[in-house]
Amino acid sequence: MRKKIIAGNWKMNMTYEEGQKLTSEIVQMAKDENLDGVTLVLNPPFPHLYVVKKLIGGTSNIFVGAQNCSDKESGAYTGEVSAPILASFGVDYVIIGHSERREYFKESNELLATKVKQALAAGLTPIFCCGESLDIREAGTHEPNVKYQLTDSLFDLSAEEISKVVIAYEPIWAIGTGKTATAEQAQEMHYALRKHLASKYGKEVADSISILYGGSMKPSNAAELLSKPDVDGGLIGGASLKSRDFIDIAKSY
Ligand SMILES: O=C(CO)COP(=O)(O)O
Repeated sequence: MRKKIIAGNWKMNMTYEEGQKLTSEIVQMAKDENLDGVTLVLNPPFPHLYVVKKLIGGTSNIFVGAQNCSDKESGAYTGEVSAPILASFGVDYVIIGHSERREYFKESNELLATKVKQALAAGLTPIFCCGESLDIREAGTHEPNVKYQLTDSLFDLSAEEISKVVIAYEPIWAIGTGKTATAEQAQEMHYALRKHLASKYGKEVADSISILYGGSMKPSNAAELLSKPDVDGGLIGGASLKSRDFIDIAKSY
């Protein structure tokens, strides 16, 4: 059975106090509302990681993730944070290749392949993001475009390595726009990506990989998206900054 994952990407939001409050509320609500069947991942900005991890404590279904890591293991790279450093602070997951990093920080498929390898080598679970722009969607070439992102960044991995990767399909036109992909559009793409993974790694491996949807997911549309057979969870931006919304999305499973 594939893991059901609801991950919150806080992006560059939340002060120290706000982050503590949000985390404490999420931990309490998840306990009170019996959310044991869903894996929750909180991905705050770097400085929060240590405290968020402490606040999560021994809660078995809540994990902490970073939003990025370096493609290098260690050394003179001012301002960077490596996967081994994250792992040493108890971080479990790391988002790699978010469209904002691809666009604003010019991260290429090749660089992302290296980051995924760094994350895996340090024992972190990469949440590898992929997705197409509005232009590509309108031109109707979204499927080959997104498949290529997987081929280029992930297909050098062994079957054992890819089994440890979580994929997040995030159509760029749906991120922060309030415009969600329909559940059918999401399912169609997730199915295509899983088939693509199967073509390289076989059906059993492809069927074991969680593929999350991201892009304006909120309590009002989560149940429909999450009801689709190939949608194994969500990567939530805006709605992950409100404990009630984040928990309600997880509860729609
Ligand atoms: O980019 C996202 C998560 O990584 C999605 O953001 P929104 O949920 O704010 O659209």
